[in-house]
Amino acid sequence: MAARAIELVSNGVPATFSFTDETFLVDSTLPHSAVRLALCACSGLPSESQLQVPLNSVIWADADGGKVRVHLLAKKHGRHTLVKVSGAAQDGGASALQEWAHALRDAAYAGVNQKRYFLVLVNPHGGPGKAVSVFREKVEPILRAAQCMYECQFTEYHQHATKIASEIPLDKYDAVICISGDGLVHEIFNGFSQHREPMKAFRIPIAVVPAGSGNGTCMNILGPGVDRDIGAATLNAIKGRSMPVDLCSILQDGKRSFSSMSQCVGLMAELDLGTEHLRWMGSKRFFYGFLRGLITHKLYHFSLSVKPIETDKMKMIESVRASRESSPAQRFEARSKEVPEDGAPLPPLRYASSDHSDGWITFVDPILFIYAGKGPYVSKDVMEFPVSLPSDGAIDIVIQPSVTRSDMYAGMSGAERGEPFWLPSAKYIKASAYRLKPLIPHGHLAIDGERFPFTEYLAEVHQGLGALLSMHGTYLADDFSLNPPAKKSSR
Ligand SMILES: Nc1ncnc2c1ncn2[C@@H]1O[C@H](COP(=O)(O)OP(=O)(O)OP(=O)(O)O)[C@@H](O)[C@H]1O
Repeated sequence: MAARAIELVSNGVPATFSFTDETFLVDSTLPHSAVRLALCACSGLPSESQLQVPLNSVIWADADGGKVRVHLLAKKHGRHTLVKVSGAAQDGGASALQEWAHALRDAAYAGVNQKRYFLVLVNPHGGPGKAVSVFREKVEPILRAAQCMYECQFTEYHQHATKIASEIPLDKYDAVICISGDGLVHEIFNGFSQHREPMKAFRIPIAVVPAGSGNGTCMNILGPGVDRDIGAATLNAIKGRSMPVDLCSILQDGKRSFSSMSQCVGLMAELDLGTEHLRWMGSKRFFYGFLRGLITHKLYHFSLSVKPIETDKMKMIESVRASRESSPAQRFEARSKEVPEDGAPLPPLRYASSDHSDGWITFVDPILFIYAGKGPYVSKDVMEFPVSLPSDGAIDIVIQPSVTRSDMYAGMSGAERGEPFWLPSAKYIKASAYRLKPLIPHGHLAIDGERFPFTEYLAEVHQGLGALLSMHGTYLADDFSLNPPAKKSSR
């Protein structure tokens, strides 16, 4: 598209407002203009007299009384920050201004609804306990600037979000925003599963604004470096599209629940659940837990039966390569969800019987940990499942047998880039289901970071059952190299 420009006067000085398919630009040749002041507050801009942002960062534009208003998110100190620019026409032309602002808004919202209606759930107890100020000071002003409507609820107790989601009105909200860690995402999906119309509830997408300790979902959706960017997370809620994601049924002691992220036992469960009293440390508590595990070097005994889909790592790499090479539009199209019928029940469990003779593999050797999940990152510093795709119908499983302390430490190096994937000692399997049975009396089982009873359970994947809002139509794990690092040999 050729640039569509209008000449305005912003705080007494001339400025050109223009946009293309890709960018929005305010250009003022004169110093000391209001535009320049807004610009100077933003780092990384081409020059002091220009404000240039991706078109997608424009969240509102309108014109009234001969004046144009544009609201956008520009990067300030590396974070997306709300900026409001305005300008007046020099000589009339109110209808031209309105037409221009309309066109800008339509271009900035191409393919997505304007003025979304959100249910916002805030966990005042998530992570370092800052979710309320994150909402009031950062998220709310951006939602208002984008003319979005919302209802906000502060969660008052453990599993309050499950109750709220289980009663959510259908066809009212465009999405649920949770200002929390991963725990609330888990609770909302479980609430949807308990809804009188579960399959319709599961169509409501979730957007996460980071305010927990792990925030793995934000890492997967926003990508490293952006995962703590409240502005970017709010922009994703305003502009993201519904991306179907696989969920897992967990069947334990006859009770069915749902997991959207991970299940782990052994060292990786101890470093999460065993450090809950250290929540104030934020994500550093996981590192502390790992060091403790390194020193004690404890092994754990389980029986693990897996229904594999893929065990060849190079084939997994090929799937990731194909996903990276596709465009966001192709990815969203490939993942669009069917509309469920009225009264459609939850998907049935195919593997609930414990007869695992047909194509299942069983492991019983002592292990350091077993980690299964969806989404590459399980926390800011650990990309446990680098080849995980949002709705490939597979759960990724890592089985880490006993290794020496030095190999254990070496194995964790490069964990933020998914390098342990290439370690010869660990097994990596994509599966449609697995059954895990503890062979020891006591231990920790963490499911989506929450504590579960330490007893046998079945996990079974449901392709594309849930939905997260995303700008990209895939998880962001570009830091993972599709070639093994020089020092680690391929398994
Ligand atoms: N008002 C409340 N009082 C006590 N606990 C609450 C309250 N609201 C929510 N919770 C619980 O807080 C727990 C942690 O939630 P959340 O995931 O937001 O933070 P986190 O665990 O610090 O982050 P992460 O899961 O990313 O590590 C959840 O189990 C949730 O049920």
